[in-house]
Amino acid sequence: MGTLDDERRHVERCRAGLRRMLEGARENVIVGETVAGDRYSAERLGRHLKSLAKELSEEPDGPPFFGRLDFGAGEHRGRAYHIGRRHITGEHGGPPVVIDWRAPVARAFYRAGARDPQGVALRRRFGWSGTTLTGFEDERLDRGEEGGGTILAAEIERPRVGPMRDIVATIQPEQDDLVRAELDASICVQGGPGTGKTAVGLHRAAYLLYAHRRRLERSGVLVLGPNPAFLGYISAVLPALGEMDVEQTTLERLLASVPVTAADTEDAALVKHDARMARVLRKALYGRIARPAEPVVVPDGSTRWRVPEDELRRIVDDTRREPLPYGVGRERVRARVVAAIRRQAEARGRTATAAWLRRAGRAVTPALDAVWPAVRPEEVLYEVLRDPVAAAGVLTEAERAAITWPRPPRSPASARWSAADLVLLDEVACLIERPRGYGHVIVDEAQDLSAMECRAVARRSEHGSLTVLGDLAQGTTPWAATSWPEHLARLGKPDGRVVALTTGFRVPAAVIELAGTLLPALGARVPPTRSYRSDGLLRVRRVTEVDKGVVAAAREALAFEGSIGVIAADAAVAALTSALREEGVDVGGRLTVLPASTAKGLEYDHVVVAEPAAIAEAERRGLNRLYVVLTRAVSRLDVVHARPLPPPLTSPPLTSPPLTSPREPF
Ligand SMILES: Nc1ncnc2c1ncn2[C@@H]1O[C@H](COP(=O)(O)OP(=O)(O)OP(=O)(O)O)[C@@H](O)[C@H]1O
Repeated sequence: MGTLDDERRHVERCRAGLRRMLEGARENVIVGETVAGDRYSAERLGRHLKSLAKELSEEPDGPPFFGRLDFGAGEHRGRAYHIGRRHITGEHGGPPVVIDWRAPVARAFYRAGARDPQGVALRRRFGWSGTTLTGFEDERLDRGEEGGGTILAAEIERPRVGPMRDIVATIQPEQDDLVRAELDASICVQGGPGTGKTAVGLHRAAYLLYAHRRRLERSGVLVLGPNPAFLGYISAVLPALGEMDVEQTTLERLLASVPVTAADTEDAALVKHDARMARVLRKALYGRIARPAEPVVVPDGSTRWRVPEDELRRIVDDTRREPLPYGVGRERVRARVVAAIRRQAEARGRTATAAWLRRAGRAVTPALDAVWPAVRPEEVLYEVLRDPVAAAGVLTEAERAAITWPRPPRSPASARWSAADLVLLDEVACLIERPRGYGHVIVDEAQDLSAMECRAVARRSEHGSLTVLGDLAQGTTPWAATSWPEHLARLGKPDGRVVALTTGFRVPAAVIELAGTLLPALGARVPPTRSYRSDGLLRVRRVTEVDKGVVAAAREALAFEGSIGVIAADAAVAALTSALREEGVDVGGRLTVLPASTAKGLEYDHVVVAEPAAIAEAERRGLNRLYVVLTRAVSRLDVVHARPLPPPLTSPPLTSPPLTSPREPF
């Protein structure tokens, strides 16, 4: 089975293996470009080898493995495997010294149990302190032993600092099920705060790239998150798992064809995000196609070729009936007109050379512009927002008024566009030309997407699959989803499987309980979350001046290790930051003051929530926002309020003892 010394010797073998891989990768960087078949492969291979070399050289002493499986039965009987973040080759072509956590054999590490040992006699989890192997814990599954270890609990309960880390060492069975779901399966994960949805999504990306590398390397994997702060928080996870090529962005950035320099009223935004806008825009775009009013005449030396008006009309009508993007339709009309001319020319004994065809194609452009004009998305949306005639019969008078510019800009070029306009511009752009699709798209905080945003995502995953992550209770946009099956249909995957995660790994039980008192008022029916953590501190303090109360709470929080998030209503952030600074509290290091609107998806070891009533009344779904804010804490939550708590948030018996020592358990 191996003693600690044996395992430490194995660590040395792994490090030697990594050094060999690093040398090999460096050499291959040099020869890579000469061995690859084409420029595309050469570039990819070169990039891959360079990033491998960089990664290996950056982390030569990191823990090379976190687990081990000894098989007592089945296909792997008598074998032992160390499991780590990456595969490490053995010496002289011998068996690998570490198996990648995504390999099929590693699955038993996450899935085997005393009731279903899957051939595993022993599962070992290793404890590390920095780069030193400090110990291990065994579960003899063949003897019916399972669980009870402290390494797993310590990992889940460790104080948080800095950006999100991977969870490969401690993925739970129900999470593993989702991580390793088949590529073609679209899945939707409903999970309360801290149930690991984001972690599952990122690990699923890494797994799919491992299991379907060839297919996904060309088609690509896209991760969509709610805001740049969230992206910064998660950005290190996939690179730590050796995956550099996943595009991680927000939907707004993905669709950013023009800068956002305007803001909509809520009424306008509501209409612009409604699915009916798709019909309005389609009508506006295809309304540009005109009924041919004259024949096409193409001069050719002394001859003039003619396509009569009725034939042109037939060509346009036939093409309109085909399910083609607008831009492709235009080119199809051009090609058909040129073909008609060519038939006439050939009937008169002319040979249609390539150059002749090109000239003819250019010559029909004016006629084409008259019946099927080239158009840019901004021109179409400009017309709609200036005077939404295309919305007649689709939107009500009041809705049309809500989206009409009060003072229309002079031209599309001088228009200022809002975030909702970006989505509409994308809708038009994709009607004109199909967008790039991805093999797999992972959408986090998906409950917040509007119908029009769902369409933008659906267009990019039409020929691929989706992982949809979210929590209906955390929906904060006015158009937030209330049913996953409906939302999946909007995302183009009506048959997607909806799965619930119900164990919370972030938020302590007492905090979940407090936040849970809001649930009946949140307009969403979701399965309850059971916290894995019974530790943690919750204090609700009524004070006379919130700023002073927050300063006091922040000072106390700084006595503990870990990150601190002070979360306030957006409008209160600037004043609160000044108040903290004036009192000598160091803002910007370990302690961050953040507006409630950017807290989604983030977590801090200690959270101080300032004046819940102000957060709740700041927006239409303010209670949902408050629910998000209250569930960011990993170890300790302070709620500081001068005004009454917004109902139904009522204090349970919330009189926790005052803090005396930073080390004191709660
Ligand atoms: N199996 C696990 N082992 C260790 N830590 C875990 C595990 N699953 C989740 N976590 C940790 O729990 C925390 C919450 O996870 P994550 O952010 O993925 O949850 P979430 O469901 O996306 O939350 P929210 O809905 O609040 O955004 C993270 O720190 C994550 O690393």
